[in-house]
Amino acid sequence: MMFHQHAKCLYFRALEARVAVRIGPHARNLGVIASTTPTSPHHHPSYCRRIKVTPTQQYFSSLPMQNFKDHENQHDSDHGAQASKQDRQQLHEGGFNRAANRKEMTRRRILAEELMRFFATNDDCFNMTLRELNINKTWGSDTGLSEYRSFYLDSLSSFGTMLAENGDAEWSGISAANILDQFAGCGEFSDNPQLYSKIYRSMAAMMQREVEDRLALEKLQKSHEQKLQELRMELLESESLALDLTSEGANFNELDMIEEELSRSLSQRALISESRKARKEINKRRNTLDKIRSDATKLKRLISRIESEFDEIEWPMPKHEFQAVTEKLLKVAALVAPALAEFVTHRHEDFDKYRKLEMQTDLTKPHEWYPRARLDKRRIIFHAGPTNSGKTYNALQRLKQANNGMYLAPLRLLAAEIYENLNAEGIYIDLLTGQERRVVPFATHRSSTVELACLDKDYDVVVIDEIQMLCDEFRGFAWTRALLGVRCKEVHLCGGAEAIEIVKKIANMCGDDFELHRYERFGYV
Ligand SMILES: Nc1ncnc2c1ncn2[C@@H]1O[C@H](COP(=O)(O)OP(=O)(O)OP(=O)(O)O)[C@@H](O)[C@H]1O
Repeated sequence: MMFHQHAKCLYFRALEARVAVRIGPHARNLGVIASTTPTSPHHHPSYCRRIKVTPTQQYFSSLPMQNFKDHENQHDSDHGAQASKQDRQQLHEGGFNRAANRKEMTRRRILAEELMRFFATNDDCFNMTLRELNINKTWGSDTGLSEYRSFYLDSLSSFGTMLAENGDAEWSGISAANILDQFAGCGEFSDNPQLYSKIYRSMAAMMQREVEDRLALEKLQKSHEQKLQELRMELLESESLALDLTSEGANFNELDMIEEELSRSLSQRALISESRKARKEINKRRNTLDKIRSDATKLKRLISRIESEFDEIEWPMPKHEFQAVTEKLLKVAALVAPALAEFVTHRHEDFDKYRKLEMQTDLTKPHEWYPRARLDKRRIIFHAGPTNSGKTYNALQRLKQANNGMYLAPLRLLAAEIYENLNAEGIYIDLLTGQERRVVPFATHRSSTVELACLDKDYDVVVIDEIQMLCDEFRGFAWTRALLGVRCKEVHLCGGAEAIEIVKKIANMCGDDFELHRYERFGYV
């Protein structure tokens, strides 16, 4: 029995020790603040099982040890009590400030979102941003902007978030928060931005539709007027009878009388048939006139119906308010556009690549293809005239006098001929064609086919023969390239007079001077 009791005692002690060992490190987490001496009767397993963690205990146990101690110490002293009150006050104020900040952030986010919606739907905003990106094109009238537009639209949402979250950031000299405030002041946006914005946008859409409808109406009016005019002309151009249209009734009476008279007195069949013809013609004209009149009344009715429809429209907001708000919004947009343009380029890595590609593949500005040739103002001398009139002869005289120069021929045989002639005259000239290349040591000149024109060297005089070939379907590019790209102070062009205008235009675009020398064909002796 004694042994049994002793064993039981040992068992309990062992259990207590195990519980204490297990609880020890986690005592604070479990809310066990009391001492955990293994010998304490409170650490009996059945007692431990009964331990329940209250919320207060949970709170304290979750505090870091140091804070917890500080907290206790503060409670111990009067000073501590005072500090705790201040803390609570600060905590309260902090919470209030946080709530106010949250409210302000929400307001800014909504305003920024609505401002970006305006950017997404208003073409002027897009055009403004394009101008900031140095793209001088307009959405609606220029083509090739859809890629830019997708970059732009894709950036709006993130840009709006940035605008809302970086209130202190400076955009075009004023803060983002200030811009949003200005946006709120454009109309009734500050009260309920989402609702007012919705009304404004529906008004914008309706106004847009009205503009389109009015344009369609104008088009309709014009087409009808044209149709009426055509009918009138048809009527006037009818040559069978020279009757006055305004008094066709009187003519009818006259004809009746003539017909009666004729049938009574003369009975001449020929004359009767003449008068019948006349009557037929008059009927035809009367029908045409009726058609014109009915068309005119139909058109008037249609126009008045459409006009009345315009008057009956119920606008979501007064037109003058819409216009005033739009003006203000565009002013705010002008403040945002530079930052947005910068954001678009940063957000889309491909933006610059696309812009470069677009510029390089833009074939609408040929004068920009050869920037080196644009550095100097060239003198373009056009020798225009029929074949065998001495155009090339005169141009070559100038080439021979030059310190260095290039002759561009339409055919390799012609290039070879100039090569031989000039070398024979003591002017050292190379030959370069698709078939052969003859290099003369210390040559100052070069004779080649036009496709092999050299554009990376400066010349004093260049002669381009048969310039009218620039309109050729297959080889024209070679003349265009040579004309635009040769780096030379004096360019002589020989060719037919039909190319004068196009060459003059190209010279103007390139900023070159243009001179025209006309030639007549040599007469037979
Ligand atoms: N002032 C001149 N003195 C001597 N020969 C000349 C003179 N003008 C032209 N010729 C000769 O007349 C011929 C035709 O002249 P050129 O080749 O210059 O005419 P073109 O108008 O250029 O003809 P194409 O349009 O066929 O090239 C050439 O053989 C050229 O040497």
